Amino acid sequence: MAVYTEVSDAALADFLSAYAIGSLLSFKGIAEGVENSNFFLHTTDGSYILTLYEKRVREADLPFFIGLMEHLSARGLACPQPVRDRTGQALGQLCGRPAAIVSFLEGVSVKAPGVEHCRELGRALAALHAAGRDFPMVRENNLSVSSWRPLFVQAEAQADSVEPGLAERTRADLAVLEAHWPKDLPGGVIHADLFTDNVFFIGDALSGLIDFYFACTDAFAYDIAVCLNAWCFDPDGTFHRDMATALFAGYEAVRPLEPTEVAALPILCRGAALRFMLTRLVDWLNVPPGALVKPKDPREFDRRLTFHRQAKDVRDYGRQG
Ligand SMILES: Nc1ncnc2c1ncn2[C@@H]1O[C@H](COP(=O)(O)OP(=O)(O)OP(=O)(O)O)[C@@H](O)[C@H]1O
Ligand SMILES: N[C@@H](CCO)C(=O)O
Repeated sequence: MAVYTEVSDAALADFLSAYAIGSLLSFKGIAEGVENSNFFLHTTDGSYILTLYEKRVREADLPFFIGLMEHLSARGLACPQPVRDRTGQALGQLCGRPAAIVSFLEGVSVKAPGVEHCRELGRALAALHAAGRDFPMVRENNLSVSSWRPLFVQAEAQADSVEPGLAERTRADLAVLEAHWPKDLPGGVIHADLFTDNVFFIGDALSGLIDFYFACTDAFAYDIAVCLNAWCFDPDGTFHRDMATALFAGYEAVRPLEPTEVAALPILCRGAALRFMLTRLVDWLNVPPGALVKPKDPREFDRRLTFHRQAKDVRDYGRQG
């Protein structure tokens, strides 16, 4: 369970007294996630999520995340809506951490997505990119190519204890990616972490997107690369071409890709896989003592990298060239 910070009843009551969201009925830590501390909050007014921001989230970036969720909600995208307190503030402090309350979204994430889930995901991703176009704030992607070597340095000495040969493979990937990372692709607001646990469905219909705490300003095609990695591979590294084809079809029904994006996709996919391998590796080797969290397995992305290294062009990813 990702609860890094325990919240006492007294601290919670004091925090909630600033909000006009009714009286507290129940409060419970959430058993998913690895980044922040999340709690279900039921009040006489409805259901909410309380998040205490931990680890990788920089306090200075919180106005971007809060502003973005408000912007996207206002444009009809189904995503959490920040709740403002009686003085108009969406961000507060609880137990020494920055904290916010957002609306609760109905729906469940799918553990084993199929072709139609991927088509819906593609459509929703393109809708997110469109809805973010006039968002005025900018946040650099601080988990893009220039951050990967510093992450690797933290884990290099122990990498082979996680998987034999991992250090050498990562050195080679880093050299290729740093030399060839694409610049000047069409871009804007991207989610940057749209894994299956961050997408809700009701029946077969996509009902909402959550967890905007890696959102940033970067290439739209990088977001597609993250989704291909997250949705179209099994943990053993098997690629599902039909799911990727559906993801592209859903996306391009809303926003067709430009030739520069199509050409860049293989290297973007390789970079996205390395980014998640590295953050998982660092977390795997550094579980905070006492934290209720199950770290995610970096080897799943080492296996995807085997696929990406041999991919020649976008046809290998299920899109016609
Ligand atoms: N607005 C919301 N509505 C409903 N459930 C939510 C909402 N926000 C979070 N949750 C629940 O809390 C869980 C953890 O949230 P979230 O994914 O934001 O955490 P995280 O620690 O940032 O996770 P991750 O490891 O994906 O980065 C989700 O899987 C979901 O079950
Ligand atoms: N979605 C990420 C965790 C949050 O960065 C992963 O699966 O590694």
